[in-house]
Amino acid sequence: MPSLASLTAIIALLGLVAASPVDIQKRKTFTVSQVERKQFIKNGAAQTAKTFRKFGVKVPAHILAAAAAGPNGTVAAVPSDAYDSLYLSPVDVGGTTLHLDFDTGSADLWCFSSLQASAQLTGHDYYKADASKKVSGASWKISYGDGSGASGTVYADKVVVGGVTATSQAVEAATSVSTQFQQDRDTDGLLGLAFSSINTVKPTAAKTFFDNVKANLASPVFAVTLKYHAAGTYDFGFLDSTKYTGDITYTSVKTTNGFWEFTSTGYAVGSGSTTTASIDAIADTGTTLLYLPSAVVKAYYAKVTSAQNSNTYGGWVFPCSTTLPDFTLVIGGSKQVVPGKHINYAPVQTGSTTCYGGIQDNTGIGFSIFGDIFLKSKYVVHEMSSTPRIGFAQQ
Ligand SMILES: O=C(c1ccc(-c2ccco2)nc1O)N(Cc1ccccn1)C1CC1
Repeated sequence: MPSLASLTAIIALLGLVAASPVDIQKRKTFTVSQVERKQFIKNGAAQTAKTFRKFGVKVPAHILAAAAAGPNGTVAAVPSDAYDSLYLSPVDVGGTTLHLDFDTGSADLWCFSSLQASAQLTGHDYYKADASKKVSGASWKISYGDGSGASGTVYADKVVVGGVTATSQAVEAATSVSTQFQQDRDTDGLLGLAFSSINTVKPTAAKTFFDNVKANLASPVFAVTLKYHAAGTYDFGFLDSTKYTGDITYTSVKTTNGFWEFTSTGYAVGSGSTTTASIDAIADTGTTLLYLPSAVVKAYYAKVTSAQNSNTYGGWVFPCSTTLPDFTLVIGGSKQVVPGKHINYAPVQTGSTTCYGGIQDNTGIGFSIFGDIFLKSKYVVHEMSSTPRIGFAQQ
């Protein structure tokens, strides 16, 4: 059976033959433009199921489930500056590509929008709020631990991350953002990946992007691979064994506060022995540093020459030339090592030879936060199954 393309060509040729001789004289040459076939992501499981069926073999349930799933997806996570202060990922929000900070410590997808004063939009890509998509009576307001925040109204629009589509995602369009966000011209908003229970939309909480798409994925998981001074990835729906070494160690997650919250059972400094402790912590891609109990932090910097807890600089600092010891945290019985090199965050001011530590006190926060300083040497699996769990492996 000739393909549509060849039929089209034949009809075109017949059309030429039917033309008057003069036309043919005028049309010495013609071009049949090929249209590239729209690329589509092959679903390997679907191919496998097809092969099983072709040879009359019963398709195993797990292959059927994966075959039924839509495409999984991967998106880049690119450091915003030389110190990995935050990581940005391209997201299609209602037809505009925005660069969002994926944040496992919050549950709102909000972005700079056409509703803001134009002065606030300088240097930003922003969501073009479409009145026909406005969610009547809905608003949002979020405050972050560093004192930053934003607020606005809500739209239901299409959001695409790495080929994974949420057809009617609550897009929280900002009408106002705090100074910190106005000054950061790289970040066009946040995409929350914590639990929807802490979403701030009122009167009815909205679902996160992941909550909206997880049923369509091969598996209700996303995996985070942030890197030291390099681009990493967020994978949705699958695990990628090329991105880690050794085993993934899982531990249970407490969801009552809406975070990916777990307990670390001990720590070690450099090659020292492990101290048993019970450290209540959350995994949080949206927090730059690693915040731990003061006793643990003190034990670490006791092994750093000339380290001091500076009032001037608001935390632990040391000479930038220092060779820092590694730091180990025990999770699920496995030792997760943070390379010493990752614990030098940045000079306290441009050009200074005093550097700010990547490990700081969690005093006043109420729990520990395993932010990017910890995460950027790990492959972290977030499994939102009936009993959510989190898994860690070494990159
Ligand atoms: O920035 C936040 C943060 C994230 C989400 C929310 C929130 C309020 C309402 C819904 O979500 N509130 C936060 O504060 N950190 C990190 C943090 C906290 C305190 C000090 C420094 N860093 C949350 C994840 C722990």
